[in-house]
Amino acid sequence: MSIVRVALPVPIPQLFDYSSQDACEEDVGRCVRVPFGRGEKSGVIVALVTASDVDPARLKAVRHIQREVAPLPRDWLELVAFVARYYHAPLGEVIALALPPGLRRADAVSDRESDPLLDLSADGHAALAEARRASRALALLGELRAAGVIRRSAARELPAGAALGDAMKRGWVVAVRGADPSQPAANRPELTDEQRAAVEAVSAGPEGFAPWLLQGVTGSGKTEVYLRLAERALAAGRQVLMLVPEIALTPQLESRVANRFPAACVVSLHSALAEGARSRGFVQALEGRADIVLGTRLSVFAPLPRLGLILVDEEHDASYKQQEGVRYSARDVAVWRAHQRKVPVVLGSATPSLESWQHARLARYRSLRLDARALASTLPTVRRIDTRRMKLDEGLSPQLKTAIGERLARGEQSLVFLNRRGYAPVLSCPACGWVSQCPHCSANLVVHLADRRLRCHHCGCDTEVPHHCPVCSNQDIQPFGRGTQRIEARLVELFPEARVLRVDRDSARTRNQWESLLAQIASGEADILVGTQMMAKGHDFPQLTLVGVIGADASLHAADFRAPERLFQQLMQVGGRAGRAHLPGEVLVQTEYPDHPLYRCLVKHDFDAFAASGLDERRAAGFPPFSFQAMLRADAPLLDDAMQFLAHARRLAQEMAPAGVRVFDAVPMRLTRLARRERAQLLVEADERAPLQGFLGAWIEVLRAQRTPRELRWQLDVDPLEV
Ligand SMILES: Nc1ncnc2c1ncn2[C@@H]1O[C@H](COP(=O)(O)OP(=O)(O)OP(=O)(O)O)[C@@H](O)[C@H]1O
Ligand SMILES: [Zn+2]
Repeated sequence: MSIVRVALPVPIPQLFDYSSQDACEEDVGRCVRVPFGRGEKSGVIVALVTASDVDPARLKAVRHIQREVAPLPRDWLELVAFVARYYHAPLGEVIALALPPGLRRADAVSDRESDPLLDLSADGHAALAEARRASRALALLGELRAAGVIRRSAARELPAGAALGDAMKRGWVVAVRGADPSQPAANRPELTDEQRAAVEAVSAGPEGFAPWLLQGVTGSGKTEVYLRLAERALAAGRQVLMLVPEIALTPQLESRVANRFPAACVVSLHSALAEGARSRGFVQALEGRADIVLGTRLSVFAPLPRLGLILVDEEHDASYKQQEGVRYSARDVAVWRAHQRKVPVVLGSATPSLESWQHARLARYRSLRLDARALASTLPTVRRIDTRRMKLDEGLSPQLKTAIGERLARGEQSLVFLNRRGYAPVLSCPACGWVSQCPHCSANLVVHLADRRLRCHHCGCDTEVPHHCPVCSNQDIQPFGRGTQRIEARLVELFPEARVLRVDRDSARTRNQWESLLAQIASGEADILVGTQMMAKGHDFPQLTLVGVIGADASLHAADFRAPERLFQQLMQVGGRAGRAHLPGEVLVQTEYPDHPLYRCLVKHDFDAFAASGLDERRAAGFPPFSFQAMLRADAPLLDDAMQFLAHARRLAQEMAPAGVRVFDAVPMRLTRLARRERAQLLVEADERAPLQGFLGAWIEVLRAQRTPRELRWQLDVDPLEV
């Protein structure tokens, strides 16, 4: 009999020992099902031990070991152990997060090659050569010959794809094995000089770990650089991990990668996948059969035995940081992983995070620059429209309306960017002052006229738009302020001949809706787009030549020290959608603060100047990256309970904090009430990472031992993005 030590998804940092009749060293890293309390839990064997603290007679037996798939490798166990240590999360919870649920439950994973690679057989070539009478199958053979090897799913999409079954039955098209995964599709573009220099710099870079920051203006062709680097890694027999901020926003990238490397096994991993698909992709990665893993933050946990390169696209994006449960930053974990596995990591962005930009400036990261656009000859012209003494038409300035009209006349597309969905942010009664507040949050209910609802954007609660004021019965209640629906409505009135399309989380709720919106825009079925930040990232629409920004000032004076950085990034990204191909682009920013330094840098496309001054301010204020932070947050039905817990935690911290670790006061969070819970937070900060980490480890142990009110919850957030 042997004893196995198992990590289970429980909120305490403890491992559990079980007995097993036949477990051996090879089972370390395997998923198991074990009895736990009155039920059963699933976890991962992290070690085989010779002795347990538990009396051997009382050790319970493992129920099932998942042996159909390879065990998770040592380096993967080290990775999750690092994340548990650094973010002060229980190992079992990190593992539960990192593993697809099917695997974690130690279910059998079905693994059939579902999308084989196809090519013409000798018979197929002969049939094509002899062809006398045109037929659909022959048309398909012609298309397949032009395409080269191709996945079955892609072959079906060809114009004559419907004849695929027939062509395969005749033996003209067959599945092929052993094709070179690095073989790119025939139609890849020539690199620009800057792109070539970047690719060569990384290839000529040091063996082993090397972090790179690829700072390339919008439309400079960073994706092409990623693809070439991936090609080289594949040619060397290695696997590539490519992280993207939100896969829902980047179906284009997914197909671009798959089309570039038709013979490669490209696996996507993200939380929106069906369970079976996620398990299958994970196992393909684990067993070294996946060549490229493309995914959102959680794919940073894909086990990759042949890992050769990590790419992090839009590295500044806030969605790399998980905001609940284990609060890890996938970007930071990716860099750690590259170091662990001794491979290069490329962080790419037009607007890097100030942290990464600073690393590059200090030469901790190597710098790659793309300062010119790949296709367009220039960056768009950015102009400020001073709206201080201007009469706006539902938020739209005369200049913006004129510019949209001009695009319409020329058959080009415009985008009006407003980062606020709904019709209006609040409904209110001018007679008695009533406003539509969320009953569960310290926030207003947003008016959604499209379906006549009042909706909370924080907790999701939802009621009908009332016909009169619920307090004084006044019939004349009014929506205040503007959201995308209201702008859309006005644009439809102003330009009745135009096709106006709204793109936000309400119009693109599912991935299918989102993809069909993108297809509509790409095929020119829309003239004017009204969009939120969903439209800001990554898209490439050649006919889009005008971006109008409205309502940006609202973020100018936000309290969070990262707010200006986020605004600048967003504006530069969304402006970067204009004029990406052969038509020149223009960006019009409506503002009441035309002289604000942020807008001045924006007009000049000067990210470096913005970053340098932003970093100066952070240095003066002692903010990251000049300090390291952790946030203890607590929430409870009563604010007093949350505050008292934090005050107590603060006293404990002050007793144990070493010199250099600063403990601030507990304060209610800005959005204090969320979904009926009151929230407060306590910041700790230090100039060095090591003393902070040491302190956090000791502090959290003491905190876990505290008795707290039953309804109170608390969490620690290391390197918080929002303070
Ligand atoms: N070497 C090249 N030759 C021709 N076209 C190219 C080349 N590289 C990129 N492109 C094209 O230029 C456009 C912009 O490229 P891409 O979308 O990769 O830019 P990006 O740097 O990711 O921009 P953003 O940060 O704005 O998303 C795309 O249409 C792409 O196909
Ligand atoms: Zn709410």
